Parts: sequence; structure tokens; C-alpha cells
Amino acid sequence: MFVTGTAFDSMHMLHCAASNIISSIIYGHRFEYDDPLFKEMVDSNNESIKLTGSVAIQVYNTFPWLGPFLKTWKTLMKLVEDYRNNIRRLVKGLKETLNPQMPRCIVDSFLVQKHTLEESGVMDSQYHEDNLVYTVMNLFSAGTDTIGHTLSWSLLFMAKYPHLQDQVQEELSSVIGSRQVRVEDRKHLPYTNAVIHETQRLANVVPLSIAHRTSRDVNFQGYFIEKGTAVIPFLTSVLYDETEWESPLTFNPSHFLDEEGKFVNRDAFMAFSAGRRACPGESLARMEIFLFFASLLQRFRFSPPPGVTEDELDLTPAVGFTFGPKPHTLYVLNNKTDL
Ligand code: HEM
Repeated sequence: MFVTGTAFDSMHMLHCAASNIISSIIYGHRFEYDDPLFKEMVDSNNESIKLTGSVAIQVYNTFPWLGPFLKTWKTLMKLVEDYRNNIRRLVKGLKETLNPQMPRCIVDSFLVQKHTLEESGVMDSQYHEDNLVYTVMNLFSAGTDTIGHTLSWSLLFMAKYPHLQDQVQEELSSVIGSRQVRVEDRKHLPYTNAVIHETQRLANVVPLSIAHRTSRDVNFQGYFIEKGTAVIPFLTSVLYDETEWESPLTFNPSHFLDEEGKFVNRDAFMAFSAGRRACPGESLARMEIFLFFASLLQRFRFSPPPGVTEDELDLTPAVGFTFGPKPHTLYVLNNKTDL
């Protein structure tokens, strides 16, 4: 996967790896990284999420009638339309090979349920073509960018703070050695787990969560919020809250460790938001991030590229609807053979 002994930008590869997990669940198979359709879907998803966070789209959200006059809005609409067409092509392929006795993925299960309802005369259910396309779109989008960015941040933090990378690698080496990492290992790896949580906290990948609308009048902490009001939960305010975290703006895995080095969860860790509409992909995401991060750190050492110091590695996020690191390269060595 990684070319060792060289500096390169791993961001696209990490997004593809994350995307293949959610793709296997949605479509029942993974894609080759050089598959033009897959590349187009991953890249256009990335671009759409970036544009969604742009000033022009914030203006459009406030004054929707301005949309057709904004170049960014037109670009975004074109990306979304192409994306929808790609999903329709993939769904068509799955329909043609569908065996209702053996559903392979979410799309198959959706189609089987749609067919069953139609057979029994229910023609106006939620199981219609548009809902399938948008469900697939949301899952692919939510399951690609968030994980890809989190993994990119995790490697960048490790390269910037080599003494913390040492501690992760020592723990992985003593608890797991060279065998394949398993999800159950997480509870025996408190330091690695703390580094992952601290990565998610400081990286603040979904700063504005997702906008909601109140379904009834609400009294909240002395404020009256009328039914129908748009609410944007500002997760950054919790993840960086100075009354909750000892050093909110510093990468500090101790935020998640007690005095004996045991892992401690914190209520203010709200990277996946909270409440009824909190991220439904949280447990999948936690599994993925742990397995990718631990497996990569088990095999590779990450450092700044030649000529760049740790201090010079830039932690300013590239702003979009989600926050990822700015384009950068890291120098990668194989732990076993190159060191
Ligand atoms: C680092 C990884 C992830 C982070 C930080 C993250 C974070 C979030 C946040 C903050 C929300 C908004 C919740 C709210 O509205 O209050 C959300 C929603 C959502 N996430 Fe995730 N997520 C991650 C990974 C995933 C994955 C892997 C999936 C795939 C299944 C996923 C699927 C979704 C969906 C479908 C929603 C919308 C739910 C709704 O509208 O009710 N997420 N996520």
C-alpha cells in the first residue's frame, strides 16, 4: 500500500481505503484504487464536501434563491448530479444480478424490501428509487471523508510528535507484536486508544455537526427556541472547551488517560455528536480508525519529509464542511526493514 523510503501524500489512498469499507457494505464489493468510476466518486465526494463548507454555499443556505447566480453552487449541483448518475449505474448492475434469497449488501436488501412491499400492494412506501440513491449517497459520503481525514490527521500528529509515536509503537510491539491487529486488542492498548481519541478531539473533523430543525418548542438553558428553528450544533465548542480539557489546543493523549495509564472516556468527547440523531456510523468508524491506525503504526514509521522539521508541519485545517489537513507529504519507513 505505502511506498517506503520516500515522502508522499497518503491522503487520497487513505480516503480510498476508508471508502472501500463502506462500499463493501453498500455495494457488496470493494473497488480497485485505479478504477476510474471509484476514483471519480471519491474525488467528487471530496470536492463536494469542500464546496459545501465554502462561503458561497453558506450564502446560498441563507438566501437559497441566489443559488443559480453562484458559480460554486452550479459546480456543486453538477458534481451531485454526476454522483447520482454513477450510483444509478451501480444500482442497475446490482438489480440485474439480484438474488432475493441471498442479498449481498444494503442496495440488495433495499431492493428486496421494495419488491416485497410492492408485491403486497404497498406502492407509496419509503422504499423508492430516489430514497435508495440518497441513502447510498449519504452513507458513501459520511463513511469516506470523515474516516479519510481522521486517518490523515493521525499520521500527521504522529510525524509531528515522534516521542508520542514511539510510545504507540512500543505499546503495539509489546501487546500485539507482529501478528494482525484485531478489534478486541483495543482494550489492551490504552495509550493507542487515547492517541486515537485525542486525534479525533483536536482534529475536530465535523465542526458544525449537521444542521437540525426543532420539531417542537424547546426551553433550553433559559433560552426559548421556537418550533421549526434551524439549529447548528457547534461541536468545536465542546471539543475545545477549556473547562473540560486540561490543554484544549494541544495534542495531549493524557486527556484520555488516568494516573495509572488506563484509558478513560470523557463526556466532552463529542466527535460523533450526541442524542437521537448522533452519528449512526460511530461503532463502524471506531473500528475502522483503530484497525487502520494500529496496523499502519505497527508496520511503518512516519516523519516529516526531508528538509522539513516537526515544528514546520502545518496543523491548520483545510476548511470545508469537514476539516482535513492541508495537502502535505510524509516520509514513510518500514519499521522492520528500513530502520
Ligand atoms: C471519524 C468518523 C466519523 C465522524 C467524526 C462522524 C461524525 C458525525 C456527526 C458529527 C454527525 C452529525 C450527527 C448529528 O446530526 O447530530 C454524523 C452523522 C452521520 N454519520 Fe457520521 N461520522 C463518522 C463516520 C461515519 C461513518 C463511517 C458512517 C457510515 C455508516 C457515518 C454515517 C453517518 C450518517 C448516515 C449520518 C447522518 C445521520 C442522520 O442524519 O441522522 N458516519 N456523523
